[in-house]
Amino acid sequence: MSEAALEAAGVDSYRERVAKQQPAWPDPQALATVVERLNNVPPLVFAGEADVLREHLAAAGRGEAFVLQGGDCAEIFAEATADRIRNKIKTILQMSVILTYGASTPVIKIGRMAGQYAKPRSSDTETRDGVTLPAYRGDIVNSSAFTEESRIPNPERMLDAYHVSASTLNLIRAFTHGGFADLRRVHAWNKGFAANPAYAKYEQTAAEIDRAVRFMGAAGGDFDALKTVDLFASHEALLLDYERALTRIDSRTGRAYDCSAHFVWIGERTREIDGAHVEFMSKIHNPIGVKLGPTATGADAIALAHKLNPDNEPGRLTFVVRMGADKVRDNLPPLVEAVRDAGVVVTWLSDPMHGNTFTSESGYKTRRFDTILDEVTGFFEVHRAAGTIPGGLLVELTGDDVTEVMGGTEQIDDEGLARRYETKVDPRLNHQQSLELAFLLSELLSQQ
Ligand SMILES: O=C[C@H](O)[C@H](O)COP(=O)(O)O
Ligand SMILES: C=C(OP(=O)(O)O)C(=O)O
Ligand SMILES: [Mn+2]
Repeated sequence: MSEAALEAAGVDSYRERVAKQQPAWPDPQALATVVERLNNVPPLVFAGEADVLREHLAAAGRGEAFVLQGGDCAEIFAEATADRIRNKIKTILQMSVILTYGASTPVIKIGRMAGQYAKPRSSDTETRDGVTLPAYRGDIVNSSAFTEESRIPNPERMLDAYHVSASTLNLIRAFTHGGFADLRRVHAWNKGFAANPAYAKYEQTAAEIDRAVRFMGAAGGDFDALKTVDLFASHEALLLDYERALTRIDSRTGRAYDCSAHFVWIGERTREIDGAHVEFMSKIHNPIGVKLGPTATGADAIALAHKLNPDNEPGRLTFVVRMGADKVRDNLPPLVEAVRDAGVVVTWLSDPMHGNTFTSESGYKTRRFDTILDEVTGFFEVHRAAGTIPGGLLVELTGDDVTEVMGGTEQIDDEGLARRYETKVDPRLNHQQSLELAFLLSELLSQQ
């Protein structure tokens, strides 16, 4: 019955299109067995929650809310531990309070969490010391260990991804609704951060936030209502075998939703208008994103909007801009203006990470803190000039004290990267760098 309804909803039309960045599964029977199991597992999210997020994203598109989307470039099964998940949630919550103050609007919190397991790669292979193996494509496909065996795509990993996503999401829900996210607690953590003399430059903003919180208390503000928050789950919907298998018909509306996450996005490498990813995403009703890199044109953006959001529904479509700090001020204006002039409704986010990656002299894939800040600043400038709305931010971050991004007050330099470089794909802001970015953006936002 539900398979017939899914077929009627057209969710298999993508199979006729070219799907880039997919693994070559070696054993079709093993794949079919896993897909059959995933077709029958309970959904990870409820379609109604995705609808709530769509409303929030619509508000961000109007400037009535600000989006913070953050988490790992690539989640790792073995790192889905209580400590790491807690640290990541804590970082996102702390940033949110700081940004709420600067934006004077609610902050919509979305984790790159509980499913961010599939990675597009620039190259199909990786060579180390003269040995060439298939590239690591994320824990949902193969293992990052550099052995022939580990790199063979294994569909069983999709079942692991489902189960690890479920347990991560369970902990996210527990933390955000069980008292951990209480505004007064999060505020106390931020006060602790700003009390460190190394971060004295944020003292003024921290003191202003403190005054605002105390004013709320004095004025009889309902802190109990701020004991819980919503933290939505998101990931790149790259691995179509998995995303299709987690797609369900919403019993309320009869519409198809990808129930692997609340929000799913199409990456820069798979956003061809005739490609399988755009086709698949056009058939689901979640709020969705599309990354737009420096080569995207206004016509590309409008064609994507017409295909993915034909009814021009607010909150359905988010464009995530990742141009690079050196290009955003030149390449973004024509896009924003074309979309504005066509009357196309989208929510604009800045991803200041993916256009600013380079390899350091010592060989680490890294980014500079200042360049990241510069791209977001440029993103705000472009929107201000066009009279459009900068709706939020996507960052790659972790709650741990890793050394992957250069700069910040700790002044991580090329030599410092080696100290604790852990990411398997892209470099992440560490806990301190994430809070610093939030303080600096909060100042920028309050000037808007
Ligand atoms: O996260 C984004 C991409 O997967 C990543 O930047 C690609 O990295 P690569 O160039 O190392 O393959
Ligand atoms: C793959 C990613 O980005 P992009 O598609 O923009 O390169 C990502 O967000 O990790
Ligand atoms: Mn990345």
